[in-house]
Amino acid sequence: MTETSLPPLLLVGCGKMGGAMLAGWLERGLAEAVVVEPQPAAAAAFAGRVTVVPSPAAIPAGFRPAAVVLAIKPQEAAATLPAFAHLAGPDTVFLSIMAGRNVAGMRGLLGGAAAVIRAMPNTPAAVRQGFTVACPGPGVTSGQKALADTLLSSVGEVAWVEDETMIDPVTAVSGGGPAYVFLLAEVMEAAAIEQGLPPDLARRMARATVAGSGALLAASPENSAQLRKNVTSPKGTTERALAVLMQPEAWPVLMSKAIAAATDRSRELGG
Ligand SMILES: NC(=O)C1=CN([C@@H]2O[C@H](COP(=O)(O)OP(=O)(O)OC[C@H]3O[C@@H](n4cnc5c(N)ncnc54)[C@H](OP(=O)(O)O)[C@@H]3O)[C@@H](O)[C@H]2O)C=CC1
Ligand SMILES: O=C(O)[C@@H]1CCC=N1
Repeated sequence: MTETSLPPLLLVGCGKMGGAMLAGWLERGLAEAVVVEPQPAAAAAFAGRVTVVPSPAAIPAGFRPAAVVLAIKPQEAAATLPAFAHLAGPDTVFLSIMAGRNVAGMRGLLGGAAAVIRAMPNTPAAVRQGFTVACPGPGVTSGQKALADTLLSSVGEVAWVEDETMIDPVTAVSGGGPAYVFLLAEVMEAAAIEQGLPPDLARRMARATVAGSGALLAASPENSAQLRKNVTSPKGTTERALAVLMQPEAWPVLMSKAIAAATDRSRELGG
């Protein structure tokens, strides 16, 4: 597919993640999309570029999406999905990004035979630097998988897995991961202020340091541990900081506990 040939899409839920992906798709050249979103403010940024309707009943007659992207909260799936069951068929794939909701449960709500792909993206999709892991459900054709791959890869990297249970830890690591990185920027900024730096400078430094380090990580052939070592001069300042961050019960253990907690929550949201 060329840079301008994304097929017609129906996006259900245009909140933070659905909106981030839509921004990426529009930047990529999405020509036709209908967005079902009951909150006018949520989709306001896309006015004039997509058709926004408040409910499935208002979808323009004759609109035939090649993909229906389910970007509502997991808790809303049971009440929402049955209204889209009539769209199931060989020419339409359902692409869910809902945390926890599994393929079997979604197919049940969509009439039993729908082609459903469960995917877990992340918000850097808005700048086409997302990372998505996706798993095809039963009956998904190679053409439907290729379409989902085109959509997802147009907003970042994509990895496919066959074992759906992997999506729960994926949700914890890459789905929620941007939040952990943004928290890092927040706490670095606060610590800089504590050390007497002006708030404006503290904010700029924290943002630029996190963003620049991410860019270096993306561009460098070295692994993250080596990039860390490259900053850590023997007997220098960073060594002192890392001795605090890497002590028992600090970052490595805390991250492990955090990822386990999020993975458990994804499993709880299942069904
Ligand atoms: N945020 C993230 O980084 C990521 C989120 N996800 C998944 O994406 C999904 C959406 O999350 P997020 O964008 O954060 O949540 P949001 O609450 O920001 O977005 C969901 C949107 O859907 C709207 N909505 C509610 N009911 C319906 C309906 N029946 N039809 C259409 N739209 C409806 C909501 O309106 P209202 O506010 O009125 O309920 C809201 O605007 C979740 O399932 C989440 O697990 C996946 C990966 C990352
Ligand atoms: O917090 C959540 O449940 C969603 C899934 C991953 C990121 N946000």
